[in-house]
Amino acid sequence: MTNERRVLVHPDKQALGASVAARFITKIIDVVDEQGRADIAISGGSVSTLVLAAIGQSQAQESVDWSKVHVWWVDERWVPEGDADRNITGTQTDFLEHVAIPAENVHPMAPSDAGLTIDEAATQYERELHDAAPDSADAPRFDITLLGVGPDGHTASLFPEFPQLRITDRMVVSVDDSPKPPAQRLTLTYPVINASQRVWVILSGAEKASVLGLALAGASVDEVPVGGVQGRKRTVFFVDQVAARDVPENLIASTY
Ligand SMILES: O=C(O)[C@H](O)[C@@H](O)[C@H](O)[C@H](O)COP(=O)(O)O
Repeated sequence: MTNERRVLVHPDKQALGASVAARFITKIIDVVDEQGRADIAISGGSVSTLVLAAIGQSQAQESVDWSKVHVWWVDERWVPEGDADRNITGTQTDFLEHVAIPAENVHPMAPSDAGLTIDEAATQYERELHDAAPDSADAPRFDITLLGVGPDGHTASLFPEFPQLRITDRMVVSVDDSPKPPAQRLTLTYPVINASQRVWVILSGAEKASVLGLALAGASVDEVPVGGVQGRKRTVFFVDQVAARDVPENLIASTY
């Protein structure tokens, strides 16, 4: 099996969410069986409201040994604990309240009211990643990383033409002028994202069709940051039909 990027097309975003949820549950059960542990990294936005919510509501999730699953964040907004703009706030409601993941397995990035500067918070998360890494690695090789994509082609909090795109000697960095509010954020960098075994990119809506087409056609990472993500084993784009408008036919692995 090659690590070619694959695009799986679904009729609409509800079907997209249900399909990713079913695949996620199956894969996580296999990973826990094989490794005794699974590390996942999640994004905010529709990844949480569509996919994680579908997992939380699925009966099949009861077959997962969640005590062996660790949850990390791909990015987080620099706002106080409990703020509606924090990615974990929505994910708590969508997902964490519905699955039996022990609190010690949930690894949020620090909120802005924890007494740290944003850069201290970035360093703290790097330390937590490092402490959880297998022997030779710097960070957990996430078994599945769930990414969203903005209409400008950003993913995580890696934005077009931003300096964070070029950082390779840090695992977590701050963003101070995000074009997508809130302005201040923490984000994983490409080296950590691309150390993931599987990168699953979730996007729906016609407003994302052009950046998806550009990313898959090889546009520069500066122009379309989501084009810079690559799992070690798998890179799959899960999209709905309208977002697939500009996808090269040869990359479409399956339509519903
Ligand atoms: O913190 C964030 O804002 C997200 O992590 C961000 O990268 C998101 O995934 C994209 O903006 C897509 O968001 P939607 O899927 O909601 O369009």
